[in-house]
Amino acid sequence: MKKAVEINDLTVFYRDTLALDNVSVSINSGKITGIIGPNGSGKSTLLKGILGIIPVKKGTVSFFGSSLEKYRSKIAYVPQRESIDWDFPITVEEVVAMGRIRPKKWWSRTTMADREIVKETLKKVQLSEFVNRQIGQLSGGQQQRVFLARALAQEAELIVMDEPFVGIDMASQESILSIVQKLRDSGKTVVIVHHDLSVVAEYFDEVILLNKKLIANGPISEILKSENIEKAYGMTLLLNRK
Ligand SMILES: Nc1ncnc2c1ncn2[C@@H]1O[C@H](COP(=O)(O)OP(=O)(O)OP(=O)(O)O)[C@@H](O)[C@H]1O
Repeated sequence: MKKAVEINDLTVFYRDTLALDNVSVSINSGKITGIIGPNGSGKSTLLKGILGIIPVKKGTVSFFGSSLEKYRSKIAYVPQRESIDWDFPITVEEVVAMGRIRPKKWWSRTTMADREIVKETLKKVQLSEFVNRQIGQLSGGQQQRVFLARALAQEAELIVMDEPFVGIDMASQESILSIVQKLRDSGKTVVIVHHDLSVVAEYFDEVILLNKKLIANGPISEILKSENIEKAYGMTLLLNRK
């Protein structure tokens, strides 16, 4: 199977804290892959490390056999909602239009075709009526859909989402999951950090189970077994019981 991302020996420290310990794993293309593990197990760090958002101590990452620099324009990253400044004076339409900016053609204006794509994309995520709304004036689910729309407008091949379902309503969760499945069915690769194992089991194809180290990875049916879950979550579950 074609590899979308190949990660070798990735090690990340925050000062003296080891957050990821020699993680080597690959992500298959055309699948929805979940990254799961207990709190503080390095899930967000894995995403930020592979996307060059934080420095890594050691390791290499390639995207469809290319470097991050060469592949960057085909990657869309939807960060955790809490890391976005929702007071920033920018509208829904402007955020989505950012997906049409080509890094090497920053001097060019958006074309009629770009504007049409933005309009179509907003329709797909059911936000057409909010085009001129400042992004802070939306519900959590709508905010998440704005950033998913930006990824769609970008026509990204690899979509990476960090906890997209935190603090959003069920209807938005369903709508995002359905868009994500359509993306997968059209051949795109989707990677999602998520903590609800029942959603992962129902909607995702493959999983990476982390606890600073790689615990297991592969198809959902093989990996979501009690011994793996215990290995990753065991201590946490015991501690939580106290
Ligand atoms: N900016 C930072 N500075 C220092 N330590 C950090 C920083 N970000 C994360 N850490 C630490 O690194 C470890 C991994 O954090 P990370 O956020 O990647 O875990 P996570 O699995 O995404 O957790 P959660 O489910 O709680 O979001 C944790 O011990 C965390 O406290």
